[in-house]
Amino acid sequence: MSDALNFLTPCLPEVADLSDPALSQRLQHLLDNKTKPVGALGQLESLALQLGQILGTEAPQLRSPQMLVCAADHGLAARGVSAYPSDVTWQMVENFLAGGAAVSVLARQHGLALTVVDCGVRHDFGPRPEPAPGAARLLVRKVGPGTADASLGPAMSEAECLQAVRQGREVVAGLPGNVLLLGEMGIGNTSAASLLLAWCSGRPVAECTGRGTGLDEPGVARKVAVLEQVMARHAALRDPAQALAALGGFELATLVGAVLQAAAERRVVLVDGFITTAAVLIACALVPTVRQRCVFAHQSGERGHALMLQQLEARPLLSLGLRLGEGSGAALAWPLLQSACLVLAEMASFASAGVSQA
Ligand SMILES: O=C(O)c1ccc[n+]([C@@H]2O[C@H](COP(=O)([O-])O)[C@@H](O)[C@H]2O)c1
Ligand SMILES: Cc1cc2nc[nH]c2cc1C
Repeated sequence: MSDALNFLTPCLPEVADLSDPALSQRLQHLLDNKTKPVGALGQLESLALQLGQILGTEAPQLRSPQMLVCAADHGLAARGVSAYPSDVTWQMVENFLAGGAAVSVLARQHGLALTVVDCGVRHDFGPRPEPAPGAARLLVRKVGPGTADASLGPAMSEAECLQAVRQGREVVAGLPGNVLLLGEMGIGNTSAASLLLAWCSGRPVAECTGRGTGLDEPGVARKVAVLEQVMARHAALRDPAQALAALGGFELATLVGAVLQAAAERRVVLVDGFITTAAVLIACALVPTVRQRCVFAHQSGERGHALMLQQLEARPLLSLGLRLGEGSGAALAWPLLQSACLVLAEMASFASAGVSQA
């Protein structure tokens, strides 16, 4: 855990250091003896090594993968920082539940259980019937009806932030399996993610800010001006907990809790795009050993994601120019994790197949 105390400290789990040089060596030896030139499976080999280290075995098996899509609204959206209106947040949640969104299709394709969490959408979803088997389910863990406008004060109070982080931990504690895939939905949340990146990296807001859902160049310039105001308003943030409360969102804080819990339970965390990576950035600032459990699915087309990945020393698996969020990139990268495990489990060695080594 990070040494400095902050208001989230009482809610932070112990996350053990996974370093096990002997296991790493055995995994590397196994990979080097598979019937291929040394290193020829490229990044799939480092992925296999990481999955083995996370799950603490030479034969990692991925069980019951869970896609968690956290949704919320943002007060900052009223400042015109998005190309779309806030109502799209709840409308897309309905689309997730009806099975028609990109993440719905990809989760179905790959047999990923889909849980959508209302962390603070400005809409009442009302009582829901039990979902059909295989359909997405909605969990209502609403902290409030969207955050406050961060250009006027903190996006959320410390109490609200703590509640969201706690709820993220509880939601994951109630999920089966050993892999958590991260997704999100929230009009305005690229602004929150850009602010968190600017705070964590110390870089100018302009370098951390992109088009989000599709602003044009003048739109991005207006967004940057608003976000610069926000940073000026919150110049005295001392730690990552304060930064999350002042600049973040309810879905971001819930995701931070989800990542912390998954890491504490030694689950594999498959990170999606710009917003879920911002949640991981904060989770790692709070508890650095979380980083060891994170696999980065892709590099988003959103400006700033490359910087975020650089900050985390992460090499993403895919680069498809995706800029959707929802967990779509994580769902697309999922079969690579399955392949990495199968390579370890099922590929013949030079000895077992009778193939000559160099
Ligand atoms: O994950 C990404 O890389 C990503 C990049 C751009 C946009 N998004 C999605 O777009 C929404 C936020 O965009 P915006 O312009 O409203 O801030 C939110 O619902 C995200 O899921 C997501
Ligand atoms: C339509 C739409 C779908 C989305 N999915 C994630 N963010 C989104 C933003 C919009 C605007």
